[in-house]
Amino acid sequence: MAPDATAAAGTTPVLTATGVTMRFGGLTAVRSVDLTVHDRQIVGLIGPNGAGKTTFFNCLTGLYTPTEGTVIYRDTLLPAKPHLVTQAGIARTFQNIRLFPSMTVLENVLVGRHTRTHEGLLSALLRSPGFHRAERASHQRARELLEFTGLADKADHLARNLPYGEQRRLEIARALASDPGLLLLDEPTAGMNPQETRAAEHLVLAIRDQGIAVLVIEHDMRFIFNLCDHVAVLVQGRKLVEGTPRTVQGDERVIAAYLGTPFEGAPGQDEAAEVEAAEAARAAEAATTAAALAAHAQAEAATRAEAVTRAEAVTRAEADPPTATDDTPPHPHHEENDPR
Ligand SMILES: Nc1ncnc2c1ncn2[C@@H]1O[C@H](COP(=O)(O)OP(=O)(O)OP(=O)(O)O)[C@@H](O)[C@H]1O
Repeated sequence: MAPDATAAAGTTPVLTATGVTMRFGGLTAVRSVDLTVHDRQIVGLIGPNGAGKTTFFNCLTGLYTPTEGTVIYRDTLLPAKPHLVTQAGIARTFQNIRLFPSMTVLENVLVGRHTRTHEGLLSALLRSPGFHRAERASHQRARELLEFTGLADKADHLARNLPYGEQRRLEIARALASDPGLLLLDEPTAGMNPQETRAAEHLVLAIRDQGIAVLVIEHDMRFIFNLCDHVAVLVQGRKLVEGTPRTVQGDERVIAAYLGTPFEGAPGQDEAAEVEAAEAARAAEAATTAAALAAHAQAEAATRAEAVTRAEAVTRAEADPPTATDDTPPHPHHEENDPR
């Protein structure tokens, strides 16, 4: 069943990124990117390797301070401080799984809960009633999330002993523990088998159904086009196209970007055009040669067939000489011997 993501998307912006630019020395990894995510929306961020997708995520979540631009979550201008971004309501997972491998599954989720517990160090040291209440609430929420992500029966397992697909789920459970309004997923299906990928799709839809907006980087186009109601394409740090999956899928520039053909105005386009023209000329030459060879072979075959036909006719004539009929003129020898 193809899930229908558009049915649930809202119209209130939860994330508004404006003019986000990130430079590393001479390299501009992200160039003036604008992106809006609305509530209950699943937005896909796609683009070839090195396009700047993860760098953009890092700018949104405070890991990097953008060289230029602003990031607003609901009405809050976000500072470049990851814990403040999480507190504001944005959670994320990473391209490379970042769990605490020697902690249990439950403990990993509890770690993700810490931004939502307000009991201070003193309360913890004194083991105050408030601390115990908060701890019980955290455990309850963590177990709910394990149930939600299908990991309830693994609560006491060490994270490192989980199969790969479940480790990815655990990362999501831990991110959800901070009660986000927006979840950023960086390649959630990387390394998964098709079955795990389908399960991840359903999990993302279930997250959206909980009222959480999702911004997802993913290379699996089936995942993107099945789930997202909006897709933005980054190429060489710039936003090339955005729109519905259908719009993006049909855009020639997107196809060209993935095939490695430069889009209009891309750096090095002239050189690429020259190479392309030379390749086209070579291909045309090869096609002409192939056509000439085919014509030659055809002519030879025709000659051979004609020779065979002629040889057969000669053989037939020798084996079966023609007999005289009424129409056959009389043989001169017969005339000479005519008794009349
Ligand atoms: N900390 C950094 N210092 C210098 N350059 C960086 C840094 N982080 C990323 N880059 C460069 O920025 C560019 C964009 O990288 P980024 O990882 O954001 O791309 P991506 O679209 O996420 O790629 P992929 O799909 O392969 O994960 C690349 O050229 C990369 O080498």
